[in-house]
Amino acid sequence: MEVRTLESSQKLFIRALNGETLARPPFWLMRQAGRYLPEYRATRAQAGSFLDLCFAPELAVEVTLQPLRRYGMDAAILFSDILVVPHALGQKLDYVEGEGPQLDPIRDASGLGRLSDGDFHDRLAPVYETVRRLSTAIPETTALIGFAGSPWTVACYMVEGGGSKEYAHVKRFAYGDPQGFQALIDLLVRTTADYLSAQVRAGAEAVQVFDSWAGVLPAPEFRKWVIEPTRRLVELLNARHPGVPVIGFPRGAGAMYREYAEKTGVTALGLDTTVPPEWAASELQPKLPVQGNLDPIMVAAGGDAMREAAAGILRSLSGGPFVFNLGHGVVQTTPPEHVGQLAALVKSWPDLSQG
Ligand SMILES: Cc1c2[nH]c(c1CCC(=O)O)Cc1[nH]c(c(CCC(=O)O)c1C)Cc1[nH]c(c(CCC(=O)O)c1C)Cc1[nH]c(c(C)c1CCC(=O)O)C2
Repeated sequence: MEVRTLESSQKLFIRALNGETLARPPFWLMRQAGRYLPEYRATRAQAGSFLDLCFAPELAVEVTLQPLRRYGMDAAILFSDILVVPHALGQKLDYVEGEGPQLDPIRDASGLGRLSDGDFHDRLAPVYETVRRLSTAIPETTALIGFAGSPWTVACYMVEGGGSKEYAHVKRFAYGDPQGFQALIDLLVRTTADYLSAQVRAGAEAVQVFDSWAGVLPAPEFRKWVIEPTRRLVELLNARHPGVPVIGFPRGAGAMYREYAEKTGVTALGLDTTVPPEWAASELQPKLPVQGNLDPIMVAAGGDAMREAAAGILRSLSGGPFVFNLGHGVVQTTPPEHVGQLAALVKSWPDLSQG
């Protein structure tokens, strides 16, 4: 086996998360592996279903490496999905072509009886194996990110049974039976901490908690179902893995970003597309490193609009600890060469900052 000579703490990505201001900020892109890449589509066809791909370490390693080969990101993100957690708890999960994930919905507390954590780590063993293999397969200067969905966002999918416009079922459960809903959240806090902890033991050097639906809740419920469970999750991780950075990404948190930053204990904050970079620079970055937040559709559009938007974000945020990223995942219609142009711009920063 290859001997790794570079300590995590020397990698640009980890240095930024540890609070260092770097002339050339590190970068990676949410959903950097995926259907916009022809080589992903080829590997995906070889795997069969999307879940088969997530649970085939050799193929999952391959698709994790694909964007790195093209663009040389400073971090690799484990290839998997946030919904492997409900799957490992025994909830039936399918990815329906063109429709996204579908789960057998749990609409109230009586449905919790269908879940069990008895086989949890056995079912997730292939994911841990992927992380182990990646920790030696990625380039020496690249950091490895593990991830999970937040308890709230995973609960959204578990209760709705898939994506949703209104999130009416999960809200009705949470508002109408807070005690019953708390039992689901508690289960997710505990199992997600175990899941992320196993990823760290397998070689993940930082973890990101995706809270894609943080933005749908009123403030009091945001505190109860987003901030408090994330705080407990971070506390469990810090106790088991002191010093391993945790990035929180509470998409759509808006005016609640500040409170999330102050109360959850996350090491760094993922900014969604709508957060003004100059506001983040003055209000958030003095407290903790930030990551973001180019609109993914700017990358699909490309050209000067993309370059100017990226340069504006770099100008606003590279004066403090910063990881360049998108404000949400790469979209399927993105031309791969636009990602190449974006990567070139970030990697040559600040030399191109005049242009
Ligand atoms: C909400 C959420 C999910 N999954 C994820 C989130 C949080 C981020 C976000 O808000 O987008 C996170 C995720 N999903 C995937 C990754 C892999 C790593 C990476 O970022 O490159 C990560 C980090 C692969 C994936 N996850 C999925 C794909 C596409 C599946 C395919 O190949 O058919 C990929 C590459 C499927 C998925 N998985 C999920 C949905 C809603 C979908 C369907 C939408 C879609 O198809 O794009 C749940």
